[in-house]
Amino acid sequence: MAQHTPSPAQWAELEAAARLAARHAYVPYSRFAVGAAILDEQDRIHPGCNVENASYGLGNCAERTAIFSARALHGLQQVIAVCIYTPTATPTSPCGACRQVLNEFGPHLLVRSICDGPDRIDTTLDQLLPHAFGPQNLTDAAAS
Ligand SMILES: O=c1ccn([C@H]2C[C@H](O)[C@@H](CO)O2)c(=O)[nH]1
Ligand SMILES: [Zn+2]
Repeated sequence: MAQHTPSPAQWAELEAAARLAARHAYVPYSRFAVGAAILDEQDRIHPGCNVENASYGLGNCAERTAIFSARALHGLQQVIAVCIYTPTATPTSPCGACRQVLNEFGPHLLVRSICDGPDRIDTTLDQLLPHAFGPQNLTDAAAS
C-alpha cells in the first residue's frame, strides 16, 4: 500500500490535536503533560495523552494511549503520521516502548515532535527504530 504524506493542513490539525490532548493528561506524579495525535490511512485523527498511576510503573505514554484508544474505539489499521507535544523548551522523541507500539501499525510512519519553543523534530520511525522487530518476524518463523 502506498504511504501517503500528510498535507500541511493535516500537519497543522495533528499539531493542534496533540496540544489539546495534553490538557487531558493525568500526571499527578510527573507533572509532565504529554499529548499525541495520530493520522490514519483514512485521514482520521486520533488523540492520546499520558495517564499515570500511583503504582508508578503502570503509567501509559500519550503515544500508546492514542494507538490503543484508536484501535479500541475506531478499529485503527494503519498509522501515517504521529505528532507528539511535550511541555518543554525543545522537542522530545517518543520513548522506546512507544516506538515499538507505533511500529505495529505503521512501520514507515512520519514522526513530528513539537513543544513550547520554536523548534521541532521531523523524522521517521525507520530512523527512530532501525531493524525493528515486527509482525513479519513472527510470520517468518520456521515451521517446526
Ligand atoms: O514521549 C513521551 C515521553 C514521556 N511521556 C510521559 C510518561 C510519563 O507519564 C511522563 C514522564 O516521563 O511523560 C509520554 O507520554 N510520552
Ligand atoms: Zn512512550
